[in-house]
Amino acid sequence: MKILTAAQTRQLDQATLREQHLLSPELMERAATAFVKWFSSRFAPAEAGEILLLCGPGNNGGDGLAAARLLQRAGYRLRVALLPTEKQSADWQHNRHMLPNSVPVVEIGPARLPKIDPSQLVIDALFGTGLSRPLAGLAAKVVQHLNQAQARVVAIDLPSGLFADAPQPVDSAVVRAQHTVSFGLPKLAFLLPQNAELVGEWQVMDIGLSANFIAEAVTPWHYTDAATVAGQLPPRPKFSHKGTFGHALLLAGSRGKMGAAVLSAGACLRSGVGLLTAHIPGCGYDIFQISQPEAMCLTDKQADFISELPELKPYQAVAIGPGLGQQPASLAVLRQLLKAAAKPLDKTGQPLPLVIDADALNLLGSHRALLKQLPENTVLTPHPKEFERLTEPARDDYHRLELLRDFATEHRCLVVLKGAYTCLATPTGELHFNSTGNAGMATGGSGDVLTGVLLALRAHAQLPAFEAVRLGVYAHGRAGDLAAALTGMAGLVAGDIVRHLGPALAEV
Ligand SMILES: NC(=O)C1=CN([C@@H]2O[C@H](COP(=O)(O)OP(=O)(O)OC[C@H]3O[C@@H](n4cnc5c(N)ncnc54)[C@H](O)[C@@H]3O)[C@@H](O)[C@H]2O)[C@@H](O)CC1
Ligand SMILES: Nc1ncnc2c1ncn2[C@@H]1O[C@H](COP(=O)(O)OP(=O)(O)O)[C@@H](O)[C@H]1O
Ligand SMILES: [K+]
Repeated sequence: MKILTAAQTRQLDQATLREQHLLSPELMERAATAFVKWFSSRFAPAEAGEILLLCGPGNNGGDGLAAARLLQRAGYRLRVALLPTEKQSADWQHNRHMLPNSVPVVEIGPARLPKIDPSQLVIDALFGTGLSRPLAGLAAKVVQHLNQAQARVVAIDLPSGLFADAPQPVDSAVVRAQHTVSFGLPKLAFLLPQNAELVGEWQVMDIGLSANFIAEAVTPWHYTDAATVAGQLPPRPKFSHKGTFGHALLLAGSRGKMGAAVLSAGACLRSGVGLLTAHIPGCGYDIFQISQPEAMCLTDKQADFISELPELKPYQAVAIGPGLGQQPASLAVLRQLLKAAAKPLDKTGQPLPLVIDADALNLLGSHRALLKQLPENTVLTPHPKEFERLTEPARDDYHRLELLRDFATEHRCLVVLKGAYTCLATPTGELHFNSTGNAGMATGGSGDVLTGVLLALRAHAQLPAFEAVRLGVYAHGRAGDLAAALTGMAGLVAGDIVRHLGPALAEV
C-alpha cells in the first residue's frame, strides 16, 4: 500500500471524481458515510450522549456537516459549532443546506467557545489535509480549549492542526484525538511516535478512490500489510531437501547473553531454514545444544566471547550480533566477516548475505570506517538508539526518516529501523512501514528473534533481498500479534514470538 503526500491526496480526490464521473458532494457523501459506519460501530447512540461536532471552513468541515446529517438520521443527538470564516468551500455550503434545522448550530467566537464536558464525545472536523500553515488565532484557541476539556475526541481524516506528511513547529495547536478515522490510505503522520498522542488509535476507511492514480503515484513511502506480502513465501516443493533452503550461520552470544543466541537460532529454525550452524563462545555449548537440538554448533576457543570467524564456504547467509558483546576480538571477527562477505563466494557474483544486529551495530557505530565495507544489500536492524550511534541524534521523527533514507542509499544496504511501525529503508531510498506487531513485543529478546527470522529468509535462494526482509519484518510482527492474542501483551515473552512464527508464515 502506498502512502501519499497531502498534495497527492488532493490530486487523488480529483482523479477519482474524473474517473468515476462523480460530483464532488458524492465523494464527500462516501467519506461521511464511511465515517458514520465506523462511528456507529464504536458508539451506540445512548453511550454517545450529546455529541459536539466542531466544524471548519473547508471540505473537512464539509465531511463533518454531512456526517452530522447522517448521524442524526441514525438516532444520535448532536450540536454543531462552526468556526467562522469569510469563505467556505462549495461542498461545505452544499452540506450546510442539507443539514436539517432540528440540528442545533452555533457559530464560535473568541468570547463564545463551545461548552465541553470531560465526558462528552467531540467530533473534530475543523481541518484535514488542506491545512496550509500551523493553526493560529481563533482556530488555535478552539483547539486549546478542546484539549483542555479532556473530552473524548474522534477526528475526521486527521487531528486538526496536524500536517499529514511533515512536522509542525513545536507547541503548535493540534487536536489530541483518541481516534482518527481517515480515508483511502494511511497518512505518514500516523506512523511516527511523536504523533501518537495526537492521532490516537487510527483507522483507514475505503471510499473507492482511484486505484489507477494510486498505482501510478510516485512516493518513497509504503505500508506493508497482509495484501503486500501475500504469496511472497515460495512454496516448499515436494522433492525439496534440507539443502534446498540454505545453510545459515549465526554468530551470537557471550557469557550472560546466551539467551540471545538461543532465541535467534530458534527463530531461524522456525522460519524455514534448511540448516543452521551457530558459532558461539565455549561457555554456551551445553546451553545451546540442549535448547536448540535442531541446530549445529561450533564453539569458539574463547569461553566468554567470540574471537574467531569460521570458514564461510558452506553458508548462504550469516547473521552477527545478538548478545555478542563488544570485545576487541569480536570487533576483529566483524572486520574479517565484512571483508570475506564482500568477495563473491560463488558464480552468482553476489556478496554473501549478511544480517547485522545489536552489538555488531554498536561496533560499527564506534568504528564507522567499517560502514564503507558493508557489502551491497547487507541488512542492518537497529532500534532508534542503535541507529543514532550509526548516524547522529535526530531532531524529530521526520528528521530520523531522512537520516535513515540517506544512510540506506549511501551504504546501499537494507536498514530495518525497529519500532511500533518498523521502517525498512532500501538502497533506492524507499521507506516501507510495517503494519504488524504490538507493544507486548517491547520486551528483551524480541529483536534477537527478528534477526533469526531475517537470517533464514536471506539464506533462502528464491527470495530477493528486499522481499525477504519485508516479509520477515511482517511475519515477526504477525507472530507477536498471534502470541499476544493468547498471552496478552504484558505476559508476552520473546520465546512466544518464536513459537508463533510457523502460523504467521503459514498465513502469508
Ligand atoms: N476533496 C474531496 O473530494 C474530498 C475531501 N475530503 C475531506 O476534505 C479534506 C480536505 O479538504 P480541504 O482541502 O478543503 O481542506 P481542509 O478542510 O482541511 O482545510 C482547508 C480550509 O482551511 C483553511 N486553512 C488552511 N490552513 C489553515 C490555517 N492554518 N488556519 C486557518 N485556516 C486554514 C483553508 O484556507 C481552507 O479554507 C480532507 O481532509 C477530507 O476530510 C473527503 O470529503 C473526501 C473527498
Ligand atoms: N510497541 C511496539 N509495537 C510493535 N512492535 C514492537 C513494539 N516494541 C517493540 N517492537 C518490536 O520488537 C522488537 C524489539 O527489538 P529490540 O529493541 O532490538 O529488542 P531486544 O534488543 O530486546 O531484542 C523490534 O522488532 C520491534 O519492532
Ligand atoms: K479533522
